Amino acid sequence: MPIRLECLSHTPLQGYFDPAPDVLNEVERVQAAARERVLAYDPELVVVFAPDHYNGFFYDLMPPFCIGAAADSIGDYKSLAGPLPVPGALARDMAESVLAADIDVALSYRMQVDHGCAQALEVLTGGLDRFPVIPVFINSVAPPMATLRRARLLGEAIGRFLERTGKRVLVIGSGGISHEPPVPLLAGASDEVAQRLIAGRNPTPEGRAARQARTLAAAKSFTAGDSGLHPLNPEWDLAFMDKMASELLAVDGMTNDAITRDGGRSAHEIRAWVAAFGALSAYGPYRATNDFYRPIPEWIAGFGAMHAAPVAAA
Ligand SMILES: O=C(O)CCc1cccc(O)c1O
Ligand SMILES: [Fe+2]
Repeated sequence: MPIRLECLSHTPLQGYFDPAPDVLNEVERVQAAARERVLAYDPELVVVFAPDHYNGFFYDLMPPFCIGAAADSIGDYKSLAGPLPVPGALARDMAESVLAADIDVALSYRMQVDHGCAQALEVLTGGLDRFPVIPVFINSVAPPMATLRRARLLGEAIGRFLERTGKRVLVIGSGGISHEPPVPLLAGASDEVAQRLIAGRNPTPEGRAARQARTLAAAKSFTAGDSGLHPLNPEWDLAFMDKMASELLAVDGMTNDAITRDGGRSAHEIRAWVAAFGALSAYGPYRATNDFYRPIPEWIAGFGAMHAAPVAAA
């Protein structure tokens, strides 16, 4: 019943607006090393905790958490489109087991995932369909959100289920750390933007291109230092990574308001890491390694990567 963990930031701007070659090369080395670890481990099941950016989940029905029993990647930015090989019966059993542990989770047989999920799978496995995968959506951009503690408890409940499967499992957390790309808020939005956030599924190619162009323009002005976006916060990011390595329960004291204040509105994506570490923690004590951290304004990302395994396996 082995388990391994990989957590990493994502950014759809990789390949559109890259940092200096030495930084890009270092990130690519870190990503390649993570992929080599994963391929050598050869998981029988991947569970990927990931946010969504108003591509698969909207305010017509916004759950705090959702397990995918069948899922497609929509292919925004440069991420791959196509079906994920989801073991549906196992995903359904996972949902049942989580609910039995008093954690309310939604279940979808038609989940759409975006770069938040797809990029992690591509980086860590080389594609969308290399291994059986269960995607777990964690709302990280659409307030109100569940607490960070709840993400940890969701992860723990999933970890207890995974241990009982006896499978060789990889858990992935995709997102964070501090960052605030131009993702709109429903509160105060114009009617047009509000409609997009409530009912914006499957936009026109023009609509999608306009959105991607806005993100790229925002990255350029953020890098030039003349944007109102929340600054990256390396100190907060490194403190968060330390918590993941040695003090997971400390996240229970982090309020949603403090996350927004210190890390920016999309820093809530850290709950994907928290859930992944929660799942790992269900197997007992673990050892985590900080593989990379750097604030990368070109990507609007406090960009981090960690991996971890149970102490007994190390
Ligand atoms: O919603 C969008 O299109 C913006 C996406 C986006 C941009 C920068 C960093 C990220 O982590 C991210 O997800
Ligand atoms: Fe994101």
